[in-house]
Amino acid sequence: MLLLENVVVTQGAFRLTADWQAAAGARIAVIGPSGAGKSTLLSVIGGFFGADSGRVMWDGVDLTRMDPGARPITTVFQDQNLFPHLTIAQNLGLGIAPGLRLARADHARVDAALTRVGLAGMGPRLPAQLSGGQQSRAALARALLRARPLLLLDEPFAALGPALKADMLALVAELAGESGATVLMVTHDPKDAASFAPITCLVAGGVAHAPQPTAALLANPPPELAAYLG
Ligand SMILES: Nc1ncnc2c1ncn2[C@@H]1O[C@H](COP(=O)(O)OP(=O)(O)OP(=O)(O)O)[C@@H](O)[C@H]1O
Repeated sequence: MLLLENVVVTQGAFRLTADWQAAAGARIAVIGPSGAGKSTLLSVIGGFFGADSGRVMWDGVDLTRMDPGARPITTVFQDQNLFPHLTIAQNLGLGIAPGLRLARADHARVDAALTRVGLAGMGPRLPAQLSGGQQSRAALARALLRARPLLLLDEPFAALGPALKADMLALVAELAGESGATVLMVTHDPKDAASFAPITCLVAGGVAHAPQPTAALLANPPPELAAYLG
């Protein structure tokens, strides 16, 4: 279970609070106006940004003071975080061993992950030799290899066209279903929230609200969300 207990985070004049919990295995969309604090919320959970007060807990363990790498969390950002000078296989290998000392079995896991996301045989290529959609798949495969129970997606597929994005969301849902991972995904597109996430966290007015059923939220949005959705 993910628990955000009286979390307060500030950046200059900006202040965001969060006080809710979500069950393990939940798929949660994070939606709200530009600048409302969606990325800030993910950063606090992932440990890239410190909370002023409150606690971030996972399964009863207090993560609040832990380094990002020590948390049971993988974050995938929009830029995909692939190192341009490393091959796709090496980039994936970093998901297993940061020093890239891989055993034979690890190489087999990398190959299996590539196959799982539809990139069989592309391990020797550099990221620049893949399309945007393929790079997204590679980033997802690396997240898969890290096998952490909490996956944070900060608009990782925003640069993809609608069909590719739908494919990627379906793939994430499938992979998360297999591993039981809990997923929080920032999106600007209510259609993505509706297709991917049964529940949605609305970030607006300085509050990351407790996740609520996505369909009901989108059918009857509060004013700040209605204004944003247009
Ligand atoms: N380094 C900083 N110093 C001061 N304020 C900041 C800093 N970084 C971000 N902010 C402010 O924090 C607020 C939240 O930013 P954040 O990126 O979390 O919003 P967001 O909802 O993810 O926005 P978007 O949808 O545009 O990506 C914004 O109002 C922004 O201006």
